[in-house]
Amino acid sequence: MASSLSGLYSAFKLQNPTPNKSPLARVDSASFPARSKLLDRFSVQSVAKEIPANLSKPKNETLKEEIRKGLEKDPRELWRRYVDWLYQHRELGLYLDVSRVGFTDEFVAEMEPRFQAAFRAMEKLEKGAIANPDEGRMVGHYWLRNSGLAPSKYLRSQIEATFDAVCSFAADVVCGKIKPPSSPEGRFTHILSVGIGGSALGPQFVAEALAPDNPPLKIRFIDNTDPAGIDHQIAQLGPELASTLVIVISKSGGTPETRNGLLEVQKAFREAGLDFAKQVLISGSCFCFCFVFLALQSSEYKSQGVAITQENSLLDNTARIEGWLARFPMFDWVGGRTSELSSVGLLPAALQGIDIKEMIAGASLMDEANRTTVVRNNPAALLALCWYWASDGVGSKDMVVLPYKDSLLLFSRYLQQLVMESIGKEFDLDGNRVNQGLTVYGNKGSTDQHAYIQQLRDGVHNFFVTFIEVLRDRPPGHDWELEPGVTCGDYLFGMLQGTRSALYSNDRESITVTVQEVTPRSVGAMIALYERAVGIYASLVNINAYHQPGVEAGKKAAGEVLALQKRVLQVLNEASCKDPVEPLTLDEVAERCHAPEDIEMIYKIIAHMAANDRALIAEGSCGSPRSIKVFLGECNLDEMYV
Ligand SMILES: O=P(O)(O)OC[C@H]1O[C@](O)(CO)[C@@H](O)[C@@H]1O
Repeated sequence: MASSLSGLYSAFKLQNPTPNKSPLARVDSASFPARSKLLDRFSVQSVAKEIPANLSKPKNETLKEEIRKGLEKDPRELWRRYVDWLYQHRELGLYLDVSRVGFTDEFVAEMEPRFQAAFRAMEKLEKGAIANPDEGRMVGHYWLRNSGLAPSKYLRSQIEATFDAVCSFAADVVCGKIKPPSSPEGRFTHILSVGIGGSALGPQFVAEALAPDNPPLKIRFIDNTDPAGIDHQIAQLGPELASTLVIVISKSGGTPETRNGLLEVQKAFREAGLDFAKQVLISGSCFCFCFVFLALQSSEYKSQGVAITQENSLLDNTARIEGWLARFPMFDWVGGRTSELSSVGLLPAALQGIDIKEMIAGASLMDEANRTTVVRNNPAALLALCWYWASDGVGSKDMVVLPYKDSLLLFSRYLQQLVMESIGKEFDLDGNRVNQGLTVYGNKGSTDQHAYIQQLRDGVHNFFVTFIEVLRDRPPGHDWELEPGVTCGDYLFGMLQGTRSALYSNDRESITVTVQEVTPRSVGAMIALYERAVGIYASLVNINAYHQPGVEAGKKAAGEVLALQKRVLQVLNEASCKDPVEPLTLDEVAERCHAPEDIEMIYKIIAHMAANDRALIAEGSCGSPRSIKVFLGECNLDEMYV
């Protein structure tokens, strides 16, 4: 079945020799309103100065309805549109169907100058331009899969040395040459990956998508500062903590959640009588180029920790001083959310027995395809075109990602960061307030059919869908018919096709990405496809896709809360050391902290500490904050809280 379908796909492409024959091109452009209200609202003039902003998107719902009905009345027209626009990457076995997004040929033509500007920007970026102007950084994740593109010999050698070091370290761990310190006879059986955001989501997605049923090392993640979540992961490891390789991933090396995860894990090691790191200088270690550092030669491995971080970060220095097993670099020019194909994603993948060379090969082939400047032949550009059309270039509709394959469950979560952290920006590159964004959510089909597809079909029309279709249901030789002529996978296929049709018949647009199988190659290609689509889309809407200033605000505020908590504790300590003890009202605490404006936060701090057995006694009712009087159970004369 799969092979005949793939043959059919090839046939489609062969039947498509003439570009620009979309049935929608027949719609009279004079009937389009000059410019959408949404575009007006967000001052898109600034987006690309040389390009006119009066795009001809038919905002007129009646007109859109007419187009749809026209296509419905004549399914052959829809079929022609499907064939005309179908993108195929033969070598990757990847297809992109954009026929159920209603852009017109006129719209495509009007977008053309913007696309050419985006392609030029992408070319400059690949040549090493400072593509992240706010942070003065190059953006080089494309070099990771084609080191020849890197703008200097030094960068090339760093990329290649790191890749080789990842491969040989993983091979040595998997074959048992590198052993856990407390069981020199044994092998590492588990990975505990500590990291958050871009330092977790890629590895999580890839583990779920590609790890074999019995991987050489099984992986677990700590990706939060939730103590109960951390306890759960450690409890699940149980005695196998002794044979667990702890990989701490943080580009900055100073992310609090990750630091906390590490401290919690180190405590668990101590409590289990294990040495996380023996704090020795490892002799016979070697430097490969400037940074990739492995305790290669020692027959007695002293640590179970591996750090992936920027050189000289706090984490790097800790790992170096404590003599961790290995340190791998995260480069300044690779952003967290585009780091899956750096050591961040490759090391955990290789340790799970996933073919990382194939992942890189898939990404590299996809990058190549995305370098063409012909929009209809460029899959990333086609995605960006659809996103722009569907969301008016201002994020007016959400992107629902629905892979019909359990192993791709985490793709939407991975894309959520890639797209939303990149596109969700307050200002454009010219400093205009634009509040850009593109919301991404989704889990998997057909499961979601029994959850929220009802609303997608019939309810508020604020989204477009991306279906991810995988042609191969099961490995060869394992399928069977659960009723005559029908397999379990046929049902999944039917659900996808049925949902796509049902949504379209109610004017809900969708894109379909099809791959033959979920393999390291196709996963690498999908990662590269979306990384590039995000880059192109960001150019279309004139924003910096590579910084995340908004996240800093939350981090700063969290730091301020913890600083306030220390002041509260100091004030309470002083009052509790008096004789007699002086219980304080919240107003008094706030006053003595010189933070009367923070009284609500002080109430929350006290309520949180009281709920966690923190030697703090709060009298009164939490429900009526004014009644509360608070003091510490004991006076700590030596305690310094600030
Ligand atoms: O790898 P780091 O520096 O720990 O950062 C983790 C994540 O935090 C962010 O900086 C902000 O959430 C992400 O961009 C990044 O992936």
